[in-house]
Amino acid sequence: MNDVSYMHLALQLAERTKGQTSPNPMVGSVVVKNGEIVGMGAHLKAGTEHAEVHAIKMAGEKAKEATIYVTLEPCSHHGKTPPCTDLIIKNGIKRVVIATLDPNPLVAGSGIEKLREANIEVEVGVLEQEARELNKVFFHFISNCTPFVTLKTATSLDGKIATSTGQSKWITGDAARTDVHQLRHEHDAILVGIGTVLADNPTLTTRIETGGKNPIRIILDRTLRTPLDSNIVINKEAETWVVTSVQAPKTKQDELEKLGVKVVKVAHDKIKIKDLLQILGKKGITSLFVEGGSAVNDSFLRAHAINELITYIAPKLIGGKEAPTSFSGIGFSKIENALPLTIKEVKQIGDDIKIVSVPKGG
Ligand SMILES: Nc1c(/N=C/[C@H](O)[C@H](O)[C@H](O)COP(=O)(O)O)[nH]c(=O)[nH]c1=O
Ligand SMILES: Nc1c(N[C@@H]2O[C@H](COP(=O)(O)O)[C@@H](O)[C@H]2O)[nH]c(=O)[nH]c1=O
Ligand SMILES: [Zn+2]
Repeated sequence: MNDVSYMHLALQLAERTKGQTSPNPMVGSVVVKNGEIVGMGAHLKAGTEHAEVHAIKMAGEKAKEATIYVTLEPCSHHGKTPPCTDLIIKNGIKRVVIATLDPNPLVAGSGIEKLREANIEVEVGVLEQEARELNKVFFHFISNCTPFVTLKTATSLDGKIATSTGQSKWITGDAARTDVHQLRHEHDAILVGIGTVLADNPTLTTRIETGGKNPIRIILDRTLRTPLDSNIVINKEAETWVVTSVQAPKTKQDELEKLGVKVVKVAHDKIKIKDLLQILGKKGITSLFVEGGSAVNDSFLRAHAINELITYIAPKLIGGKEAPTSFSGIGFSKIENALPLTIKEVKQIGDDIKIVSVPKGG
């Protein structure tokens, strides 16, 4: 085993905690002494021990003169837990191998400085790309204070999200839909427009056999048309926030709030996506899963607010001029304004295809 293989193990540990650590990053750590793994760990939940703490605790006496691998620069600040750098120094660790620096202004490079001042050998950049990709949400949130936006569409081969009569259950198969629920588990919040609430009456909870976290449900509803008896109001398995505008009738707002719905009012008659993301960032939402419908998708598209696009395509043909596609609304009138994307992954899931793409130039 070498540095890369130990860091790969640390990344795998971090990867398995997806959906658990928000607003903290996922971090994995491995302690190695004379070619033997003597400790390993991952950060499991914000406010609890960091990955290094678990790994060093497991190593015990063997941590002395050992090498520690961490997927993120060890913290050097007193957040909810004491600094990992102090623990590394106290336990006589001889060498620290780090995948990537921590962009958190509280840490950013000071962890490494502290270790080097204590005459500990520090190496940075082993599997750096993989580590940054794993924590793209944390890195985005720390530098923008707005949620990382993943927009998901599910269409037939001819790009339809429903038939011309509004039927949509189901276009994609069980395997793809299970994959979507895993994505819901991984996100702090899920957002749909009032059109989807009126058309599908969705519950927007995470249904996975092995259990999973329910994201906060966010409904864009400019004039407050959310039915009081809709699933997202009645179902209490997750919080529901309805984002509305100055157009919203006060009486309807009172009725929804009485039913436990949080009403978030923007101070305009329209909901600008950029403002919405600032508001959600301030409320601690670090990742947002936009599940449509087509009008909401178009507003995110035109606001250039999509950080990652996940498209599921079913081998079905629906046809019909009236059948809605995944992006409606205004769109771009000139082809040169079309949003260029880089395709990062194409894979088959059950009978369907899943395409992950990101806007060119980030
Ligand atoms: N119609 C399809 C989808 N439709 C997604 C809709 O936007 C809405 O989120 C669903 O109705 C979700 O409802 P609930 O939360 O499960 O109660 N999404 C998919 O991935 N495949 C499809 O075939
Ligand atoms: N999860 C994690 C780190 N997370 C870093 O520490 C910050 C959270 O600190 P706290 O509030 O004390 O948990 C977080 O924003 C990020 O900068 N650092 C590490 O050394 N190892 C870990 O496993
Ligand atoms: Zn730490």
